[in-house]
Amino acid sequence: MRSFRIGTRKSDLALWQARFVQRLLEEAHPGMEVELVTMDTEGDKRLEVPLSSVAGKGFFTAEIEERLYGGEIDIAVHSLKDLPTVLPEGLGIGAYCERGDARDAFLGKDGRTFDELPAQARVGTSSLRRTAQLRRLRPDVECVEIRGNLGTRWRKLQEADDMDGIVLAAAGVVRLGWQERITQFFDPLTVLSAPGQGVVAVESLTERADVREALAAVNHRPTELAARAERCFLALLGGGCQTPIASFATVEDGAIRLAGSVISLDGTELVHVTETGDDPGQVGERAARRALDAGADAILRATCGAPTDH
Ligand SMILES: NCc1[nH]cc(CCC(=O)O)c1CC(=O)O
Repeated sequence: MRSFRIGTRKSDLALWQARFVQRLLEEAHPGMEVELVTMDTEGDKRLEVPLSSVAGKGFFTAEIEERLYGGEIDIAVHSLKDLPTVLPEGLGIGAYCERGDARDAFLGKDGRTFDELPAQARVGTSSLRRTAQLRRLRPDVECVEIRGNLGTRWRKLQEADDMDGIVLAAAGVVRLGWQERITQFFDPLTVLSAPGQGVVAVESLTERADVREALAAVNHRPTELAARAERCFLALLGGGCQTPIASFATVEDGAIRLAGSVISLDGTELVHVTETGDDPGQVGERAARRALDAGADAILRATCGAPTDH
């Protein structure tokens, strides 16, 4: 393939990620022309919808996927975290790019760290996973909904006189060049990240063998193994319900070490499991089964309303 069209959202983070893939492809395939095609998604237009109610539903991806089907673009670049665990028919992940920082980060007002927050402090986040885990650390801290892209959230923090900080994915903050705004990194095994956090994924039509072949050159195998194990854990337990589910894997010499959590919304109950192995599907599945055995099904039933069949 001599030329490539990349579909992407228009936010600064999305553009950074699309250019990152553009550069990787150009380096891997000298002479290849790679062009960006920008577009809006439902998630960019409907800022009033709480993010927790649309988790995993392709809110940020559906319009871009339409252009893949239509052949107007060859690949779509996404934050893996925003992709549902089951992709629409005919679409697949052709490359997992080398992971950035998977941790969550605290951006405190006036340079304050999370650990220094006074009693009853207010922290902005729209993630149930972050809310539940932060409540475990500090039951007195109140989490308040905050929406918009990273720039909007930072501005809202500066303007609000009743917000003491926000929690964001470190990878996104670093990609925008704002690392000095981070006042504390959360320990990745205490506040587990979202499955796929920090990973830039490239999506394409599975039938486009030419595209998949070109993408293979930019795939980072350890990232792929970690991300697939994390997402398998989510897929087996999540089922579209709103229970906070977190997972984080590291890979060393092909060995996957996965940590996963299922947490009650109020943060009072937590099931935490670890699992190792070299097959991401098996590691994710064994971890999910172990979580169910340890009581995750009761937590899931409380927030999903129906028992899971796993
Ligand atoms: N849901 C929004 C989103 N999707 C990806 C990132 C950050 C980059 C990444 O995790 O790869 C963010 C922002 C955040 O969670 O703070």
